[in-house]
Amino acid sequence: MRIFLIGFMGSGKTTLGRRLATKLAYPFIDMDKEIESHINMSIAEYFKEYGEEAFRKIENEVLKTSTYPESAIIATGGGAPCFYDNLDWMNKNGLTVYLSLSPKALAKRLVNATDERPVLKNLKGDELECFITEKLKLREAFYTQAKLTIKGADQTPERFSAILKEGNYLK
Ligand SMILES: Nc1ncnc2c1ncn2[C@@H]1O[C@H](COP(=O)(O)OP(=O)(O)O)[C@@H](O)[C@H]1O
Ligand SMILES: O=C(O)C1=C[C@@H](OP(=O)(O)O)[C@@H](O)[C@H](O)C1
Ligand SMILES: [Mg+2]
Repeated sequence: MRIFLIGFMGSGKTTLGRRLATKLAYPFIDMDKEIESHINMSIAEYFKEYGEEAFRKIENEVLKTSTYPESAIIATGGGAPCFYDNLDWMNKNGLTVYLSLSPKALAKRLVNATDERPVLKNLKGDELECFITEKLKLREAFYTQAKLTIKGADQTPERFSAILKEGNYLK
């Protein structure tokens, strides 16, 4: 099964996803890394140079044209399911899992990780949490269309893999 992890920035798609893949002995693919090797620069640099609209086009293209092993954990970027038909495409081509966390928990994780995330550029303190609250409200309309939602706070690869096994998702 191809498992697409979706959710807000900081929800753990990359870190928890990588650990889950190790636990399951599945290959791990991070879409942001795929995009960066495609554009040959960092996402932050790309945003600065060409803007968000151009990034979303590349993101859509790379998502759909990448080759995925039969079984894999795929961490997507936080905005990926919210643009074009990316979410429908992921739902047709694998199992989507939403890693869900509160705005407060996300803000705590992201406070020192805004530099590499152009969407959060220059946001600090209360401003960061307010922004996350508003953005998450908009994005949850997409995230909640995932086949499976699991809590991102205190999540472990062990518990995550047990949920997947119990649900018979690891075919
Ligand atoms: N389970 C967790 N518990 C605590 N902090 C975490 C956890 N997972 C991720 N983090 C921290 O949150 C930040 C963002 O995680 P990351 O995996 O990059 O999220 P995403 O790929 O969803 O944006 C990192 O600093 C990471 O160390
Ligand atoms: O939420 C977003 O719009 C984005 C999230 C990032 O990925 P992470 O969710 O892994 O931080 C990355 O794709 C880009 O900076 C845009
Ligand atoms: Mg990530």
